[in-house]
Amino acid sequence: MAKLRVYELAKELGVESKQLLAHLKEQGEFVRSASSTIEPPVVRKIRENPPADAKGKSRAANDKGSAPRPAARSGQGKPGPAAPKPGAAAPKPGATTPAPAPDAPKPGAAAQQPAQATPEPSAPAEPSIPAEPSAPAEPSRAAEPTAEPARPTPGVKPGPRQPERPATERPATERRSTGRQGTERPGGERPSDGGRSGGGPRPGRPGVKPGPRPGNNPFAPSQGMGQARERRPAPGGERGGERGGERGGPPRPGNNPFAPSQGMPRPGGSRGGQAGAGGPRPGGPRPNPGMMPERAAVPRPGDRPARPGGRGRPGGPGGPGGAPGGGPGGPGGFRGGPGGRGGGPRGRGGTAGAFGRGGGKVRGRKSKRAKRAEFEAMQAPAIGGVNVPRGGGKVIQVRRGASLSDFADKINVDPAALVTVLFHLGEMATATQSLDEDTFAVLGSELGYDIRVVSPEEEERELFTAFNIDLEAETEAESDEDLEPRPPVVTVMGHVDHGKTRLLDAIRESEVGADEAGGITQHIGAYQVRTKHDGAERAITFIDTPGHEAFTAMRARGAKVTDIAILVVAADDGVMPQTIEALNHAQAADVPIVVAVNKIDVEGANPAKIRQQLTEYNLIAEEYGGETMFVDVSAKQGQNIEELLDAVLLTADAALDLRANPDKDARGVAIEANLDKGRGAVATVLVQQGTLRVGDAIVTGSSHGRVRAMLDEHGTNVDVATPSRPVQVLGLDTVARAGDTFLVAPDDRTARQIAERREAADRQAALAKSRKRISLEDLNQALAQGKVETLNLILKGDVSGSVEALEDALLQIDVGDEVELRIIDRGVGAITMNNINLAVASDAIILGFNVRAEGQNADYAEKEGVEIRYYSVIYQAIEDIENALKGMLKPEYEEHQTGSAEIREIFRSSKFGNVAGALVRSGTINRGAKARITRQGVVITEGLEIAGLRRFKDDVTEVREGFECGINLGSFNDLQMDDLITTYEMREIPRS
Ligand SMILES: Nc1nc2c(ncn2[C@@H]2O[C@H](COP(=O)(O)OP(=O)(O)OP(=O)(O)O)[C@@H](O)[C@H]2O)c(=O)[nH]1
Repeated sequence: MAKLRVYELAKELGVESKQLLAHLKEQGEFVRSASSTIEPPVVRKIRENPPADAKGKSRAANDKGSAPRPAARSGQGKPGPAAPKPGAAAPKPGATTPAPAPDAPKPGAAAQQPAQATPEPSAPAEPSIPAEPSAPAEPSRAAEPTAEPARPTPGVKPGPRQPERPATERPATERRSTGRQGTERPGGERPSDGGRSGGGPRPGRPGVKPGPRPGNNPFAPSQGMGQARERRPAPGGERGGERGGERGGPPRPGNNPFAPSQGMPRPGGSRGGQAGAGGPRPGGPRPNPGMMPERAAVPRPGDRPARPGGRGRPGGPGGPGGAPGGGPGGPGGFRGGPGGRGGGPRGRGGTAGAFGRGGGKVRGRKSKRAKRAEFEAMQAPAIGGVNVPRGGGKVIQVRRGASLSDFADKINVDPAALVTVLFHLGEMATATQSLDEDTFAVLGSELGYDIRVVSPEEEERELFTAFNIDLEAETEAESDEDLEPRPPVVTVMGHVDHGKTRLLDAIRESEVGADEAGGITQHIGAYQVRTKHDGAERAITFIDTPGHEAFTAMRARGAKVTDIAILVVAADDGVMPQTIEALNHAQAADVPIVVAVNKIDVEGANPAKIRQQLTEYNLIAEEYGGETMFVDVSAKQGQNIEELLDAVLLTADAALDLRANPDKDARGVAIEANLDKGRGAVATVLVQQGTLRVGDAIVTGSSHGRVRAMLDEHGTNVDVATPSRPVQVLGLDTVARAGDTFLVAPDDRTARQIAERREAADRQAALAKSRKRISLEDLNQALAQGKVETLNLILKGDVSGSVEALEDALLQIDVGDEVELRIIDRGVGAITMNNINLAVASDAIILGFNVRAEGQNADYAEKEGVEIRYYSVIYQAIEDIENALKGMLKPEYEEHQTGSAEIREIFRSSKFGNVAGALVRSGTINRGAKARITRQGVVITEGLEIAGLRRFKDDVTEVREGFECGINLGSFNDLQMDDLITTYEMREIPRS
């Protein structure tokens, strides 16, 4: 049985995942996160002894009998505070059904579940009613529901088997209840996504309580009742019956137990099969767990023939009605027994007890579980004509964005075979196409593998573990005595020309004894200064690349370098757009800010105004009762630099615990790297922990080497670098990338191997399709799975008024307790690389209001998997966010850009008005295409049409990239040089 995940059990118990996590901890069960799986015995234990909170709730639920549990927001899995919200999804049936209640659904209760799970008691009778375990011998075809056309299987284009599949339709109530999943679209919607995340009940999923026992059916995909099953809407009974018919005989073509639909829920699991096999067995012994009836009955290639009188089970439950071929033991019957009547007597000849326990069990024999695993692995019949070994629950880890090929490598099979298997599961993918977590889950449960998609961080951890490096354990093992204070690392940010560079220079020059230090400081990417603070000499490290761009780009790559940000604001200019952007970036990274009010020497400078302006952004000066230190400086005159450094140290001491263990191998981040003609690859690294020494074997990103020499910012050779010390390192084999983490490996070989593994992984990742970050589409699911708790948004608009209005409106959305809506940045103008980087670093969605990301920015966003949603009407944005939070996004159309052309010249024509002489920059421009005009990233107008298109004197229908053309936009005449004409078409986005 597929293991339950924490959030699923939490939902079932009506508690929050974190409560359940805490409860599990109390019970001595170690579970890492809400999406971790829980072993069945533990599930049982917890069901018997639920968290205190759940007891009340489940009692309340029991009081109401099987009444629907209200208020659970679709997919949230957390108890809603009040009555059901419109559109709230019904609680997930099955796994989420509360622990046994007197009126818990019986095997055939599939049909009741929709009614039970939705607030509408009048839910229509479910087509899966025939799935009752007591269904007659041939329920499958005869009883096949025909009410509605078959719905395509999750996700993708209908596979060839689909027509064969039982046409099942979820009841309308359910469709409604699953929120966005409820939005029906012909062809291609995954019907069960929402269900998986806590959506409505699934018909034919009776296996919930009395469902198939894991292991009852070796051919059942994965034994798992996992997601594969959940994804596929099949009437449970059909397969059960079919299987029954199949029992005892060799697998019939088209009756392939591995075919997708075999993964469907069967009512009562084995019982469904038995019914199919021959109806009630007069006098036949009741099946019991030891008998494993179904498996035994299906001969497989390579099965050993039944030994008469051997270990056959007495009176196999196959019953007299065993299908043809089930005769006395069935020629290929695995264990002989259950193949009809003959099984009984033969069984007696053996030593097996009534429950299949070998009376004369030989010591050292394999356990039943081991045998089963072996059996599953070896005897698996072909799926779609290919043989793929079963995993027997083996855990396989794949990196995010991995493809079938990657998985195939790990389990040592031909990727093409996996393509076929997936195809038979109703999903189509090429061998190299990257798959999402859900698809892997389906495939895994079908093949009996527990496929875990690991994040880059986890992967990194694992990579290190493979080399016996455990950074977490290392840090945990450190006691307070091991830690020593380290200097803060500071980044200077602010608006253009407010004096960042000048300030960094002034600070550098202010260094105590700078003169003795050896002259001119070189730019190596970072430098350290010492200053007198409270009578002691203290060091501060400055990142020498000012601006939040570098800061966020590093953060986007997972490197946390900066402890404190100095926000430079020119007193003669005031708070400007990039000042706000910078402070947003710092705040999003939870980095404390010290404000340097610069250029106080300039006449008319007004430092008080800066303080006042910044209060709007939650930076309230200490003198006004806030917590932010403001220091008035003049970078030009070197005025108050000492005070600024003091403020940095005071803020660091007050807000941060800056300590590190210097007595271990060094770990840190590469800040800058370049290829030097004479010295080869040079990288400036910032040591964050431990001590870096000349001669250490070092690996940073995918470059490695032995530290040949280290230089500080004065060009002086140093032998050791302690925490927070930036040094230039010579000796790496290739140029590292800024933001790559580095570490000292035990030896050269390890360093090289880590680098090689990373390089291979990078290559793979580059091949993989864009990383999917958070999107409104899957937000609800991500929330339910505990993957996100905050919806981070970045707002960009054409004018500040609309951005403010949008922000206000968004903040008024009632998002409930489960999720926090944070607007981490807002601004006016086109969507920039910085915005995208911030979205990458903070898993944010960007909303563009009358502005767009263009050219390489759009490409970058796509590559990084950042969702940008464009709006021109505020309420649409609000509605989308609201609906996304409720998991009810409507089907939508996505704009697909077909071409863009830059206006190079404007011709005035008495006949056509203004005609644009344009150069096609990308794609093709087609006559009749929809078009918009943007001027420096800001949308001037939309909904135009390419009314006329000419190449020289000829009217043409399309002009390709690189060619010049004349474009007539109908009555629209407000054209300017350098305007961008973008053509697009609207395509429906397939819901994932
Ligand atoms: N009067 C005066 N001028 C200053 C001061 N600080 C910087 N400037 C001048 O302001 C201009 C911009 O300074 P930079 O340090 O280049 O500014 P920046 O923020 O690094 O600019 P970008 O690198 O373009 O983002 C230069 O001409 C500086 O000389 C100051 O304290 N007083």
